[in-house]
Amino acid sequence: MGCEDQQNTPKSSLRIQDIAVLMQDHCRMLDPAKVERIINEFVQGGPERMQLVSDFDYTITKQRTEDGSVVPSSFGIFNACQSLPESFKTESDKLYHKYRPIEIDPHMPIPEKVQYMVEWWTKSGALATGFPFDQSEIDQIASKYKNALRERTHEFFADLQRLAIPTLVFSAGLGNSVVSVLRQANVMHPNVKVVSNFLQFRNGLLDGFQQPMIHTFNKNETVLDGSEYYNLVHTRDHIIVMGDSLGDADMASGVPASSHIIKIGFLFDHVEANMDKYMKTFDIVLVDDQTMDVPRALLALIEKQHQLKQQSTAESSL
Ligand SMILES: C[n+]1cn([C@@H]2O[C@H](COP(=O)(O)OP(=O)(O)O)[C@@H](O)[C@H]2O)c2nc(N)[nH]c(=O)c21
Ligand SMILES: [Mg+2]
Repeated sequence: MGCEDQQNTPKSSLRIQDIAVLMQDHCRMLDPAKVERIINEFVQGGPERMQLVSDFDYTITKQRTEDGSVVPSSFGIFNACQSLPESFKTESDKLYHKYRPIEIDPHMPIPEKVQYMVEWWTKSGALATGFPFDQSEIDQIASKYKNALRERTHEFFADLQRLAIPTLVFSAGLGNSVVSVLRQANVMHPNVKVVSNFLQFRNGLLDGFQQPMIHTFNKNETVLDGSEYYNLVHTRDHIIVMGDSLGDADMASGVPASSHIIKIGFLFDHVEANMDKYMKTFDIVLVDDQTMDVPRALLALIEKQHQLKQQSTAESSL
């Protein structure tokens, strides 16, 4: 950067090259100047204007564990429950093999995919109907994965709670598993809301999923319209979005266009083949980063400025 740029940058603002965590080799940005500008907006706006929206599977959970063990998805935790009828597992596998290729088909237009996804989630709910089931089964399996969360997830959620930042965990998977993992990891603080598909019971038997259905292509803030959570966050126009799938980048669509959003994408699978799309979709792409260090660093900058402001207000009122 030349001295001309330095002159154009107000003295008080942060420069991206001074934010060490963003200068790591595995942290990629297509437009660092944009990231720098938004970080400065975040820091000036303070925690009161912030909200966080995060995907769950492989965003809060790790994409790669130290011992190489596989972390199941939220549906995977449910499917591992012993009391599910054998027919549930075979039928659910059949659905997966039919619909998953459609979900990720690069050629089919989204509106066409939506019909298939509604079909998939509906059929899946119908399969999870008519037999007894106890939440404790999910809790038992989830307890094995409470340590499969990204490094420093506990600290990250503590930061969010301390700063009173509303935190939305958005999952098109199974909410019962998501909440169970988060609760057992002791991060389900009052500022955390999980929007997902939750099991429904009738007369003591499982009865599919509760409404509204959250599928891959409506997993964004438009499904929150008019809800209590929407009322809580709709004035918070500084947003951090985190996800591991390209579709996760749209989770904040539905918020006012004037909002400032930083999208963080965790990339692990087929890094070379995916890099281009991830760079175009997310503002910050983290390659095989199994930590919460980058989002934590953003919060730390916001908190530091907030504390300085509070100090100077306190001093001026003396
Ligand atoms: C209805 N249904 C959807 N899925 C998958 O669950 C995913 C949940 O979507 P997501 O919440 O975006 O989580 P992600 O982090 O795993 O991307 C979808 O992308 C589907 O591929 C499903 N997976 C399984 N195993 N069983 C199901 O019934 C089922
Ligand atoms: Mg995910």
